[in-house]
Amino acid sequence: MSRLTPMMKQYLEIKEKYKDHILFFRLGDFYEMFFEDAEIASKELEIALTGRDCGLKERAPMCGVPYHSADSYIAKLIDKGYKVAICEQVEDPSKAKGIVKREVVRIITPGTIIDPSMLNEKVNNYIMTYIENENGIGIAYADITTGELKTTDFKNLESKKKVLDEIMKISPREILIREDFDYNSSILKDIQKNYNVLITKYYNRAFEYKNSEDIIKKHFNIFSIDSFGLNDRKLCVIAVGSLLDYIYETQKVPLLHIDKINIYNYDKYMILDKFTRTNLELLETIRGKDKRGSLLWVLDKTCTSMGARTLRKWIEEPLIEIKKINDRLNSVQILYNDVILRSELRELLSKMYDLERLSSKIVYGNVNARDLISLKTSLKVLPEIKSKLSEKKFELGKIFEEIDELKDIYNLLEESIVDDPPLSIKEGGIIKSTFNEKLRELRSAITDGNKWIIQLEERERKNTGIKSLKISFNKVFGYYIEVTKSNIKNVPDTYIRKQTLANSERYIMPELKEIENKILTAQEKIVDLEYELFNEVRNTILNNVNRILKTAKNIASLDVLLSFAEVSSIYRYNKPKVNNSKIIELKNARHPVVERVAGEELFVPNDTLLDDDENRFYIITGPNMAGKSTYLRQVALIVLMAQIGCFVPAEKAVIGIVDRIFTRVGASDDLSQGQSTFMVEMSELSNILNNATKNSLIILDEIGRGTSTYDGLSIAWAVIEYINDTKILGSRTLFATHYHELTELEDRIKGVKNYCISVKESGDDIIFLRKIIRGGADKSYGIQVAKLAGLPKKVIDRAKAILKKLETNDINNKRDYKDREIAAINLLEDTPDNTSDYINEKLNEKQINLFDYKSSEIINELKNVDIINMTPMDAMNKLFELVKKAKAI
Ligand SMILES: Nc1ncnc2c1ncn2[C@@H]1O[C@H](COP(=O)(O)OP(=O)(O)OP(=O)(O)O)[C@@H](O)[C@H]1O
Repeated sequence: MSRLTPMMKQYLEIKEKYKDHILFFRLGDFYEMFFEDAEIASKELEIALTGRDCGLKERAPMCGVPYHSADSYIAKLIDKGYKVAICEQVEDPSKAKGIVKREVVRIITPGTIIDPSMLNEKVNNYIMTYIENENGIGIAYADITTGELKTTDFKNLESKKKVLDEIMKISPREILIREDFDYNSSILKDIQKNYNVLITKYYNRAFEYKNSEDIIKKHFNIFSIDSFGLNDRKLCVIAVGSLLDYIYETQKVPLLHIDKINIYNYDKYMILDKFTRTNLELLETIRGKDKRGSLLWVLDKTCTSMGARTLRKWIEEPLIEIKKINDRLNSVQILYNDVILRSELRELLSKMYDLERLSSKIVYGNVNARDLISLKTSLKVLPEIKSKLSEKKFELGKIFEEIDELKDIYNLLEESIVDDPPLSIKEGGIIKSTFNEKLRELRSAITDGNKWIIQLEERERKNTGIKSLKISFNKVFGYYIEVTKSNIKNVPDTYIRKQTLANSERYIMPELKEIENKILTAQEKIVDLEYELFNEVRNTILNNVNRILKTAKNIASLDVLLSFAEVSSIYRYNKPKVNNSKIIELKNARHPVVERVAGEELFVPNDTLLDDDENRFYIITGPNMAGKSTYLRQVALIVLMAQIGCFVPAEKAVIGIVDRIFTRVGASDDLSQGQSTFMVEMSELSNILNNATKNSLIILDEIGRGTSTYDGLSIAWAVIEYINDTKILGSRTLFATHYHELTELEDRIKGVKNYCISVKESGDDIIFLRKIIRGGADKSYGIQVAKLAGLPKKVIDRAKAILKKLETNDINNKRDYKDREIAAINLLEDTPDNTSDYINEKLNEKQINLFDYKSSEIINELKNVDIINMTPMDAMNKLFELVKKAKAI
């Protein structure tokens, strides 16, 4: 019969409770995994699978990872969708009687991981709860590193699209739902389609109102949830309560840094849907998913990780409240004007470590002495930062008020921790002797002991006459006296021999052991005392962690404002005027990213004037590659930059704030989701038409391109009419298109204006001028662009020939009636259908020459047709009809 070792017995008991998790079982300096967990970990982490004798018949499969580098292994497993339970020794092994007590101290899931690689990327990691019932939808989400906790509710179930956008914006890594909630028929299914998120089913009771209310009251130590303004927001209460329940269940530490509930209204910020965030390449490029080439890349001159995280958030949440926007802009102005202040503040900020990361380490109890030194270094600069902000106004004034200098914490650290402490507390030497009298005494006991040893050595040399006698120390015997073989005859009887080496003998003596005992006891006591004192310091900081986090938040905002000022100064941005008008007026504006990539001197600036009257809707034509998309995005990005409080790349900018920016740009395939390119385009378009308001800015780049020309053209035409109807939308819109027919709309609809991006012909080639000018473009130059792209000459020549034929026959390319008429006749003649064959036959039979008729009969009738007020398709059909009629005579 096999007999389980006590350690394995303990392991199996714990594992029984954490069946769904990979159990990281702490053994000395390693986390070990056994059985199935070991097999999974070995495969997923590519580490060796070995075995351990545990008293079972066969060795238990086992693998291990070092304690100090466990974070990255855990992150890898989490990334692959596993949950990890961390089992630690909760008792000092040296004092344990029998087997060391172990417990699961933390459960790590995608939403609760403090993943160092994510922190390096400077993004937040959110865990969210989602609750849906007949009253609406409630969400709450938290970042357990920063302690941020936010909640909102959506009362009307109609607004599911908004909920979807909001959740996509937050992009939590894990969403908790009630066990019995069928999420397959909810918007969570759409979220899962869009990106990799873990949906965790959590027990139903956690989502009961009473349970949630109790947890909130207990956590925040309040009598009534009214203090957070939650009294009439049941969905928020449930969302927050269940979230806290889960975080407690998994983290198993007092979550002191989650110290407030931020209830927000999702419409406090400009709404940017998923497509728009992607299309405008706010945080990463569409193709490479790279930060380089995004707006974030241009604007990020932050000095701290906290600032970098906040900048991301600001970019994703432009403001819509004019006062707040101007508070930021005015603060940027101060920092922009005062170059010295800016560089001094940036210099100070660059000395700061990630206070949010350090705070979370303090909360989780895994802070080491070097972290505390980093904290001290960071706190040291606070008073100077604060003093530089005194008497400043706007956002800077608020930051000044809210920065806590944390002098008490700084002093505590300065008094307690040595400047260059070792990593591990076990090594000792972390706490300054001056911090604690007892510690000082113990340390001087050691110094005295060492002195005695030197004196003893001197005395023994004298007494024995052995000049080379020396006292040394090793871990096996402690202190010993060493005498070379040639001097052994002089060794006194009182020495006790311990070891014989090739050339010498080692001895001990009672007096030496007495001193040794004193030194070693003092050393042991010092380790214990230092540990105790370190915990005291840590706990004091823990009790003040919210002050640190509040200051961190303000430092982060300051960092972003400084970054805005810095960027504005280097790249020559100017302060926009933000107001309530419906005007967007830009003078010599540039695309913030393209000008960086293409080279500032090569970028051609352009103007814009949009209002809610004569200039509401731009129809922008121009050859491929002319710069239409760049222009469109440039306007949208500048509006967004202004509303996050940054200066803009334009000589002058007036921005009447917009509530949403919508974009429909190019063909973004979504084939993996079972939708065709055209279908995706149409769903994005319908989202825009259903959700835009008169205060929105709409950017449409070549809609209707993914289908047949006439269908596409007709859709585009109808969309323009719809958006321009002030009774329906009347949103400010920029519309780039290759359908030249749409330029006819300028004469028909008030508010529509034609623009084109100019080019110059040079022989067979074109030169891009990049300047936007009034009027429609006359040609597409697609073939010239294709030539530039290096298509074989044979293809280009053939394309030209085909184009010529098409142009002569394409009624839609003709500007006046006569041209259209001739085109229509040609088209008919070319049409290989039975009707035209038949008509031609008839004409031949009758020996009628069509060209005798075309100018007289048809033109007369055409004069009575109101072609201007017809769609191009109707016009063509009419002409067809007339020509057929003419031919039939
Ligand atoms: N104002 C400008 N100054 C300098 N270069 C520009 C400017 N606008 C655009 N460009 C350059 O021209 C390239 C093509 O621009 P863009 O993609 O906007 O053209 P487009 O008219 O939308 O083309 P298509 O119709 O083929 O989509 C850009 O990548 C950019 O490098």
